[in-house]
Parts: sequence; structure tokens; C-alpha cells
Amino acid sequence: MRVAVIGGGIAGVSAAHELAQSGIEFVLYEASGRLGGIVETVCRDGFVIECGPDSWVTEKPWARELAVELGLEDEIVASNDHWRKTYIVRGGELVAMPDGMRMMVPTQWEPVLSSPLFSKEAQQAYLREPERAEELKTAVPESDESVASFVRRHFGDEVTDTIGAPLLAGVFGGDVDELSVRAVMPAFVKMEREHGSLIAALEKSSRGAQSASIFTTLKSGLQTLIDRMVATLPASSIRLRKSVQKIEFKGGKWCIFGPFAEEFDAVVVATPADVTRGLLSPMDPAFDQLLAMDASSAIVVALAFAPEIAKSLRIPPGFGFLAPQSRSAAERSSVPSLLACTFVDQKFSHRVPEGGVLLRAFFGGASAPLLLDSPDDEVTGLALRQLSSLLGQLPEPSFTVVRRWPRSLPQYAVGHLERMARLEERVRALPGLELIGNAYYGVGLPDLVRQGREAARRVISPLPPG
Ligand SMILES: Cc1c2[nH]c(c1CCC(=O)O)Cc1[nH]c(c(CCC(=O)O)c1C)Cc1[nH]c(c(CCC(=O)O)c1C)Cc1[nH]c(c(C)c1CCC(=O)O)C2
Repeated sequence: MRVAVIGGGIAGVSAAHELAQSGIEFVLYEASGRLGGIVETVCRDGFVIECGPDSWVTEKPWARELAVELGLEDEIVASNDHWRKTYIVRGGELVAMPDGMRMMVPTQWEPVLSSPLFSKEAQQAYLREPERAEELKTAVPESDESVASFVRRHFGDEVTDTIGAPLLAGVFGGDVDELSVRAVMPAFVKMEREHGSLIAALEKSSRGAQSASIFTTLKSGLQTLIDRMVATLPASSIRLRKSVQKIEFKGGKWCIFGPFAEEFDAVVVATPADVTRGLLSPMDPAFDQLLAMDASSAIVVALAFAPEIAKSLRIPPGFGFLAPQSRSAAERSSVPSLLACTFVDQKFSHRVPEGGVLLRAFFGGASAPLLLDSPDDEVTGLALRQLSSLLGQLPEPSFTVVRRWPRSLPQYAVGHLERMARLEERVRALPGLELIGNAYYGVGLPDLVRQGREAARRVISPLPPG
């Protein structure tokens, strides 16, 4: 059997790795000159700089399992959760999120009631939510709804705007009025069904008390995960700078065309949703609509301050901040404003030389398109000015790294899961076809590793039809 894997991001590389482990012949096509997609680590002067994701969510086991299998156990590090604090930008200032929050749901009362983040009305809305358990339970909507409407039903407008929106923007890069609650917060939806109140549900479960660190990463950077997998692949099976233009399914075989033509028994399509849509729509027009998704773009600006310069900096303790984006469309499209920033040296050890400071700022959301074409020095200047107004005047960084990731994070819109069910139906009609990536079932590294490996296993031993 011979398998084509199209797209060399972490999902495609994970699929290829799994095929290689099983001794299956395959070809991995990647349009760019490197594997890893948005997973990229730059090491310079003792700084370990992530250009894309900086970690995975510890709760999801699949990335860690892979790292252990690859012999990277000694490389695995947890976030410094004794310093875990996330700030929200409010009136030009950083205000700490209360301790003990699970997303927007408190697991302790005192921090919420003493936080300057919430008005008396918002505190009341929190206090009343457990008392409304029965009402909330009987009013569970039959169909999907937006994250905003879900959070609003539990905690009202202020909580939705003040922390719901920025938190979700820091995970899904998206708009709470559009995102599907069932796709992006399935655990909370389940709690509502079972308990009505989310606060009461967390109180009853041990989930309220988070034991492990929230984030996990690798000492030398996440690129190591890619490099270790790539090292297990036969070199002859990797085709860099080979962009696939067309796929055809004929006589039970898959034909892959670029400036080349090759035949396979199965194909794993691991490209971004836009590319996948272009490849599959000619075979079945239904894909055109099923894969048409909004996606947000991100611009990452890493600012490294060497120890001698970093001495003058006064970064507040914590992992970083999230900034609510303006609701006014005019304002959003005129001044690109920072979406978030991670204080890397405080979130993780081993990322900076002793005494150094590393900030990773993000632009995204509605203002991202404005910056995708701006030169690096303009993007860096803008980030530095906005960070200085929030963190105190910053000196010129020792060096900076800028990366642009256009349309890299698909938005799971209301009805996403039903759409995925229809998508799966069309995929099943084409035996040997597998779709993997962040457009379908989960946006983080663990979900992509899981999807890649599961797809490879299904290709190797397909389920009987029907
Ligand atoms: C801007 C942005 C960030 N992170 C992300 C974006 C969007 C990028 C884009 O538009 O393309 C994306 C993101 N963030 C997270 C994921 C993984 C989700 C998953 O695996 O399910 C993903 C895909 C986890 C997270 N990211 C965050 C949370 C919430 C953590 C909490 O509850 O405190 C989670 C689960 C918060 C976050 N997220 C970010 C910051 C600076 C912070 C706060 C400080 C920090 O930790 O660095 C940056």
C-alpha cells in the first residue's frame, strides 16, 4: 500500500510518522521549504523563541504521549504555575484576572468579589448563577448557540465582554458572537446539561481544583517535536517545495498532480482549510460550502531583551495579558491594537539567558489584515509603543522576530459540529480519503497530533464499509 500525505504541518508530519512506524510506504508533500507549519522555534543568544504555538494544554494527553515515545521525556517542562496570573487590559491598565478561574467560571468566591475587574452587578450575576441552577437546566437550548449567548445566559453582559471575549480571543482568535459553544467549550455545555449551574458543577467535580500545570512545552522548543518525528521518516519520502495542484479519485486509486503525477491507494489531506477546499471541490461541489470557513490571522512579534538591558524592565508577575478588542468596526479597522502578550521568561523557565526578558506580542482579529503586509520594523515599532504604554517605557530590544500567519486559525462557527457530520459523510463516500488539521476537531497541538495518528491508523486498517 502507498499513501500520500499532503501538507507538512504538525498534523501531516504526525500522520507520516505513524505510517513510517507501521512500515507503510508514503510520500509527504509540503509546498514550502520546511516541515512543521506554524510550529517553528528560533534559538538565538540563549533565547528560545517560539514563532507559533509556545506550548500545549496539559489536560490533553496526545502531544505528551508522542514526546515520550520520541524519547523526549527529559525535555518536557511544565509552565511555572506558581506565577500563573493572566491580566486583562482595562482602561489602558493591566488588571489581574481573579485567582481560581476556569476560563470565565470562578472556583473560589473571595478573589472574584474583591477583584476590581467586575462591577457590583457582575459580582451579583456570579453569586446568583448557582441559585439559578434549575432554571438554567430547564432552559438548555436544543441547538447550538454562540459562546457569547451561552456565557450571557449564565453570567450576563459584563462578564461576557470583560473576560469571556478576550479569553476566547486568546484561545480561538475569534469573535464570541460567532464561535460555536458546542465546538469550543464542550465541557461547559455538558456541565450545564447535568447541573444547570457551571459554578456548582465545578464545585462538585475535582476539575475545579487544577492539579497539573495548565501548559506544557519542551525545553528546546516545540520544533524539536517536529524534528524528532522527521528523523524517523525515510528521506526519500519527503518532498519539499512540492505544491499539490489537483487530486483525482479514479478506479479505486488516488492520483496526485503538481508539476508531477503519482498514484496512491489513500490520501491524507493535511493542508489548511482553504487549500483543502480548493483541492476537493472539483471532486464534489459539496466541499466548497462545507470547507468555506472564516479564519483569523495572527502576527507574532517576539521582543528579546538581553540581561544587561532587561534590568530596567518592570514586568508584572504572571504569564501575560489579553486585550479585549473594540466592538466598533470603524475603530477596529483603523488602529491595529495588541490582542495579547506572553511574558515568556515568567511562563516558562529555560527560555531566556539568566536575567533576560522575552515578550511575545500578538496582533490578530479584525486588525490583522492591516499588518500582514506591513514591514517588520513598522510592526515591531507598533508593538513596542503599545507595550510601553501598558508595561512602562521599554528600551530598544536586543533583537526581534516577526512572523505572520495569515488565516491560520479557523473559526468554529455556530453549527460547526453538524457541519462536520455532513463533511464526514462526503469524505466517507471517497474511500481512502482522510482530512486532518485545525479546521475540524480541535485547534491545539494535542488535537492535531491525535488526528494525524488516528488518520494514519484508519488508512492502514480501514473500517469495513457501512
Ligand atoms: C493571541 C493568542 C494566544 N493564544 C492563541 C491566540 C490566537 C492566535 C491566533 O489568532 O492565531 C491560540 C491558542 N491558545 C491556546 C490554544 C490551545 C487550545 C487547545 O489546545 O484546545 C490556542 C490555539 C491555549 C490557551 N491560551 C490561553 C488560555 C487560557 C489560560 C487561562 O485560563 O488562564 C488557553 C487555554 C491564554 C492566552 N493566550 C495567549 C495569551 C497571551 C494568553 C494569556 C497569557 C499566556 O498564558 O501566555 C495568546
